[in-house]
Amino acid sequence: MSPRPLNLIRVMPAQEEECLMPRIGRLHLVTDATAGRDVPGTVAAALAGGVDTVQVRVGSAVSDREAFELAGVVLGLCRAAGATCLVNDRLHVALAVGADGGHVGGTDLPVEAARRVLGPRAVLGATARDPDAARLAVAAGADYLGTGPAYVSTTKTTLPPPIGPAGVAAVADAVEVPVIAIGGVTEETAGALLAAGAHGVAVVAAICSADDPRGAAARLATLVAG
Ligand SMILES: Cc1ncc(COP(=O)(O)OP(=O)(O)O)c(N)n1
Ligand SMILES: Cc1nc(C(=O)O)sc1CCOP(=O)(O)O
Ligand SMILES: [Mg+2]
Repeated sequence: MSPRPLNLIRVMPAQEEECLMPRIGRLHLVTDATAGRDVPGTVAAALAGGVDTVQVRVGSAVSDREAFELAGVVLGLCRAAGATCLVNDRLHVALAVGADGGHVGGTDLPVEAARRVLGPRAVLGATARDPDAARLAVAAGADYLGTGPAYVSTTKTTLPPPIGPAGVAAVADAVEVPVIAIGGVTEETAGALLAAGAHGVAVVAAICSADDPRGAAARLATLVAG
């Protein structure tokens, strides 16, 4: 067999390779089945409105099988829209469906272990509520940080006190990776968080509980686009 001609082997420049990596978007929808709407329908509306990242988050009572099936549907919607699809907590589900990555917090796998599970190319997000935690999470392999609660959240009520724009600024100033503000983010509050240095925002209620999820997503997308 003749050797493969050298001109068929193309070394991909780092810049080009970077373009192929999933984006860490600026408007993240975190899914929520408790808002009384079907999750795929809400995700489809949110993507049509301009959400660029969807994080599949299910409650602890949801089985892995159900989470897997939901994540597969959401991934299909994200692929069609060119959006990034992440899975919260359940990294085996992220891997099994072929999602772009996952998000872990303080009661999940440590960031370093999560990185080993997901591999070097996946998007890995980590929750960090202060600058020290932020630096540690980035050193351990996080690609982006979720920080908050920015404001009081009606979705997750077991959180520490809100850190506000100043707390978000402290985290954003401490690291080079994108920081996503979460917790009580609305059309009224998003601007202050972006002005504080957040790369983007993550929302549940502002889209999932809106009368018009697509319209709410579109207004938030306009805000994050600056
Ligand atoms: C973008 C983003 N930021 C923070 C979180 C919270 O993650 P965690 O602390 O692990 O809490 P749960 O979401 O698992 O209840 C997040 N999911 N996304
Ligand atoms: C899942 C989650 N984590 C948070 C944190 O601060 O770590 S706040 C939150 C829920 C965000 O929902 P809403 O946009 O409705 O407040
Ligand atoms: Mg978690």
